[in-house]
Amino acid sequence: MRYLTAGESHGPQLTTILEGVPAGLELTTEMINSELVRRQKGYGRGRRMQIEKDQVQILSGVRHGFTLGAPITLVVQNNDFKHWTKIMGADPISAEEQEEVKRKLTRPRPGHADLNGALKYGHRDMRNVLERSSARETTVRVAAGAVAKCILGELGIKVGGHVMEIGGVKAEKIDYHSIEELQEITEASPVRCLDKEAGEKMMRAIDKAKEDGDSIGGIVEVIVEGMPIGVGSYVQYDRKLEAKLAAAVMSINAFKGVEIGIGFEAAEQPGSLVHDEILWDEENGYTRRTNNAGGFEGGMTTGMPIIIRGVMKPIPTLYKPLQSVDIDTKEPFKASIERSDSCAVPAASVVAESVVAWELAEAILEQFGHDRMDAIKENIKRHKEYTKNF
Ligand SMILES: Cc1cc2nc3c(=O)[nH]c(=O)nc-3n(C[C@H](O)[C@H](O)[C@H](O)COP(=O)(O)O)c2cc1C
Ligand SMILES: C=C(O[C@@H]1CC(C(=O)O)=C[C@@H](OP(=O)(O)O)[C@H]1O)C(=O)O
Repeated sequence: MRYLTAGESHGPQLTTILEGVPAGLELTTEMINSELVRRQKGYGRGRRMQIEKDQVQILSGVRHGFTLGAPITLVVQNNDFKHWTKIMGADPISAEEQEEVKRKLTRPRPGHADLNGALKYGHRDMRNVLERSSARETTVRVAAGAVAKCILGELGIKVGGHVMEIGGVKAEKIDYHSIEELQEITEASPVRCLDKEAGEKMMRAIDKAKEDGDSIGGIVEVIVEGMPIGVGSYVQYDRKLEAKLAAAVMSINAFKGVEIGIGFEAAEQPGSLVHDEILWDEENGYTRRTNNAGGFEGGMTTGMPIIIRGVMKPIPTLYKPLQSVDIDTKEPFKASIERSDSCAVPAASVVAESVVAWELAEAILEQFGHDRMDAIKENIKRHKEYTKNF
């Protein structure tokens, strides 16, 4: 399974084409829209989220609520495009019109893709970089992730996520009994945090950053339950599933680090406290006493919950901008100010769930078949029996 995305932040629409989704998967517009709504909700976002009401159109690959096995085209319109038609149009415009729509960006924002992208592609107007480097693109990554979640859901694999930290405010560890419960609690929190008290403090930290013309980042965690044992492989570097997950999370705009299981804490502990002892019982087969490895050994799933965290840096656009240089005059200037979020960590936690879901669904299909959902289900059932009695 693979997908590409296309579309500019203020262009007419975002598009993704999903290739290799099996036939016979129940998929409706509603199932994808519910994920798009989740991505739009988080506290700390700028005015753009009030303009957009992200809704997907399924333009190919699905009939009467079921996938055909053919490429699936998903489109999300940008409502904001109506304000940008002249600036973002594909056809040439006259010199006078260019003067009229002057939104040229020449003062790169530290932390965004502006300067590197301009140098790389030779764009003297850095809007040409901003438009595609913008995290608006994550809309259709969430749409693709929603399809992956449908595949996983039919196979009894559940994906959840939450925010652990924003701007230095850390959530206490709160126990939950199921992914459904986790989702219910985080859905009710504007910052998608399990710890209500910390959630309030996170909101105040976001308010403060906004007041100060600043921005803040944080940490999100994704948990996946129900993965069969032995998905992924140790035999080749590029088949290690945990590496694919890490790359997927790192590919989210502004993500700067990933941890799996206890992650960096493993450096401080002896092996006797880090490694997860192996148990067996008739009902569950092989399980582990602990899950410090976060569901992976040797690039393969252990059957324990997958636990992966990602750190998001603060948003680069600052209303009190940092020092920069105008690339036309080479004079020192403050960086450009674009309309911006102050904190997008809650939204990014939904994106993280989505990209993780995609990688896992892809790995499942690679191992258990691509064509038909019913055959894949059968294969997984047999595999589970096999691993249990091994
Ligand atoms: C959901 C989401 C929303 C974002 N919103 C903004 C924003 O409003 N303003 C901004 O400057 N950066 C925003 N970012 C971060 C930039 O897109 C990102 O920093 C930029 O693409 C440069 O890439 P890098 O940080 O990965 O190096 C957002 C990221 C995410 C995931
Ligand atoms: C549009 C989205 O996020 C955008 C991501 C983004 C950036 O630079 O990454 C900049 C902002 O765009 P705008 O300047 O149009 O407000 C965010 O709103 C979205 O998440 O749907």
